[in-house]
Amino acid sequence: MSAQVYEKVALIGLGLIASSMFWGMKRGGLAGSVSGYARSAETRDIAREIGLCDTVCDSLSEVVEDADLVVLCVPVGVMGAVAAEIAPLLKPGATVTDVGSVKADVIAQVGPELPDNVHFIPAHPLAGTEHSGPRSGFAELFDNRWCLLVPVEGTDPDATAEMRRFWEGLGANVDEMDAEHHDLVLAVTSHAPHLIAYTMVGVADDLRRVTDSEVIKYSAAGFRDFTRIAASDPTMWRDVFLTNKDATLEILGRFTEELFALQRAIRQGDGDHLFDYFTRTRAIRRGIIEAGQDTDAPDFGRGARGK
Ligand SMILES: NC(=O)C1=CN([C@@H]2O[C@H](COP(=O)(O)OP(=O)(O)OC[C@H]3O[C@@H](n4cnc5c(N)ncnc54)[C@H](O)[C@@H]3O)[C@@H](O)[C@H]2O)C=CC1
Ligand SMILES: O=C(O)C(=O)Cc1ccc(O)cc1
Repeated sequence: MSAQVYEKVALIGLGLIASSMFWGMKRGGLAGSVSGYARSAETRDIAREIGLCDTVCDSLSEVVEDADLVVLCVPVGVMGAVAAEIAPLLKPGATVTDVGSVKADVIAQVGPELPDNVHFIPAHPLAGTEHSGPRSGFAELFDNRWCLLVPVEGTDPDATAEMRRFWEGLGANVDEMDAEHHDLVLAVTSHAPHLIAYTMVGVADDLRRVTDSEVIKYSAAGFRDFTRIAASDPTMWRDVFLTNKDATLEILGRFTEELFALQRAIRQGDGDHLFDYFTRTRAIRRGIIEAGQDTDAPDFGRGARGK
């Protein structure tokens, strides 16, 4: 039985996610052919040089021509503008999806631009790295990671089922969620943590008493993790915060309250408060490990799910 899910796939924006999807599609034989478009000539040249996409196109009209699946892999702030450009060029019956880190705002941007005769199935693979650009992708990125589908009301179930098979073919575990809930969950698990990492690295940089070399030389694991996250693409993350504003502010408000409570406990020497808090948070980490949901932990994830 063929693993092919779509005859022709078009990738728009050839960065980390698009390039990982391409290599993953090749690995799994999920597409008959894959065409790709990038805005800058430099990115298109790199794509041609490294064999990223079967055809690298110089225009949006060329890339979406006859495509059965069109994947928007651009920063969330420009999804609507790209959708508006491709709308008149789409093949009737095609599926359009995106991989944006924010869903409600992207749906509000893209949905109204698309014609009624295409399926729009927003998606978000919960997998990435701090690297970006066409050279950063790899076929295994989505293996055993979640991909959340956020189908809007009235979406054709067959088109959603196809999309699910596609992401499963890329190695992901697929779930469905509504957009508002997705944005709140991601504000807690990804967006606020990124902002905290950016802030912590900024604080270290501002501390003139700690020279750059000391920060690098004596970096403990916690701070190293922050610096990795804080090296993520500025355009992408600017757009995430501007488009998931309400949920992120809600979580940051709660974070600030908790931080103040911990700050007070330290000032007052309230060891019980600190101990109880850290005991509670340790239990959460252990719960994640026991549920087999930490795919980075040694001997977990893959084995636990039998993959
Ligand atoms: N990096 C990550 O860890 C993850 C990113 N995402 C989402 O995936 C999407 C793509 O992210 P990455 O691949 O990491 O970014 P990237 O920075 O590696 O690639 C984005 C590409 O889009 C291009 N682009 C920007 N504006 C454009 C426009 N107006 N028209 C055409 N192309 C344009 C850029 O030149 C770049 O080639 C974003 O929406 C992001 O929120 C989702 C999951 C993980
Ligand atoms: O590199 C990391 O730690 C990440 O958190 C990757 C990531 C970034 C953005 C997403 O929307 C999903 C995953």
